[in-house]
Amino acid sequence: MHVKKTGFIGLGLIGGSIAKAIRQYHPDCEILAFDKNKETLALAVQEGIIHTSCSSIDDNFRDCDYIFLCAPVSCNTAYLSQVKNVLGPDCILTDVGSVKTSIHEKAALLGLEDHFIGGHPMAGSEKNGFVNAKPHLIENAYYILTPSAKVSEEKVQAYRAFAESLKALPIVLDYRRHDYVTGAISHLPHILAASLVNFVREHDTPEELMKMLAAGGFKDITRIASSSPVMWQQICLKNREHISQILGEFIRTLTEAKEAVDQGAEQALYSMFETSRDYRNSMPECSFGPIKKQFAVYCDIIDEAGGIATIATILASNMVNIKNIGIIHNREFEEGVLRIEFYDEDASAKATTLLKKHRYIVYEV
Ligand SMILES: NC(=O)c1ccc[n+]([C@@H]2O[C@H](COP(=O)([O-])OP(=O)(O)OC[C@H]3O[C@@H](n4cnc5c(N)ncnc54)[C@H](O)[C@@H]3O)[C@@H](O)[C@H]2O)c1
Ligand SMILES: O=C(O)C(=O)CC1(C(=O)O)C=CC(O)C=C1
Repeated sequence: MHVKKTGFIGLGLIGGSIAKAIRQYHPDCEILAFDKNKETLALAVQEGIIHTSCSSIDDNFRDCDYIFLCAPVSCNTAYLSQVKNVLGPDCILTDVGSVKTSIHEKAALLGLEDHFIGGHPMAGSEKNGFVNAKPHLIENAYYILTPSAKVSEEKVQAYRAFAESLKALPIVLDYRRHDYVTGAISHLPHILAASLVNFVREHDTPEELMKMLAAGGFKDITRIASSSPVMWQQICLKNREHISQILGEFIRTLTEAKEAVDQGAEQALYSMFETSRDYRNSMPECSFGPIKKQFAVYCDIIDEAGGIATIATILASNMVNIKNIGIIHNREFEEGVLRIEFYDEDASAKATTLLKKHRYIVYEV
């Protein structure tokens, strides 16, 4: 596979990350981009990520092997008619938007189905913009492809191979199915996070005790409430039907939880947390997306001089290399424990066995 030229429309977090990955894995590939933000384009040229900065969707795009639409979802759809004017005969036209039905419908309306394959890397961040883009953002992340009805199998295979060459994990889905599934696992969580943060803002005490005391649980579940309002406004507007159906079902689930609390239903409350724990723990824990799996063990340590040195010596004398070591204090380990991080799973397992043998209390998290 030799990709000679790629064009980007929108070069923010996702467009920028894909462009940076292309620069890394296909150093000979020519990259050009149009973005409404001129500073973004200037920075991308300065960093050597793109060769050409375009002031519109112009003739430069004509001989691209791939054109990536990477602006917010409504903008991507709106740009299709302009892209049609510069589309070469063999070009694969794709987007990275979080909603697929609307752009597929517009592509069909404009007769672009021979070219259009929807794309959606299942990786991202609450941060936006080219400055936060990273070549490894899509590494080991599922990259959903939603081919149009009329696009050739050859193009789908080529795109699969291209996504793999950027270290992503391509998977083909029907675009309507995509919108239902992402409605539940991505769009609903963003609405919940935003609603929860707004709920606390509106119900806080006059001296803002909730804001001050909010700890790990609240922060874990609301990180994504800091995401781009424009992006999420557009996603909610474009996936209305699915999100409305999913929210309706979710509200019923919340009503059941309230009933269990109101009635003091011990068994129902226990089952709710037991079922969620088991299902959450069954989810794959490998290195998907930007958050890499860490190999760490936690162990109680007597608070005396030389405590850390003793552990480091036990591990070093058994050829176990430590990546990082330090005492942590958080609500899970109120007294403070030693956190020891390793380079791989084998080292972590060997350390656990050794420390237990030396009668340390080890927590495997
Ligand atoms: N952020 C995520 O976690 C994530 C993950 C997967 C997919 N997506 C999808 O990727 C797309 C881009 O999101 P992002 O996170 O990279 O956002 P971003 O804000 O980082 O980047 C968007 C870029 O598009 C440019 N832009 C905006 N409107 C434009 C217009 N009318 N014309 C030209 N350029 C325009 C902006 O200047 C910016 O550089 C969205 O469609 C989103 O649904 C986002
Ligand atoms: O990690 C995050 O911050 C994200 O929100 C990434 C995330 C998600 O998981 O919902 C956001 C939007 C997408 O389209 C795909 C991925």
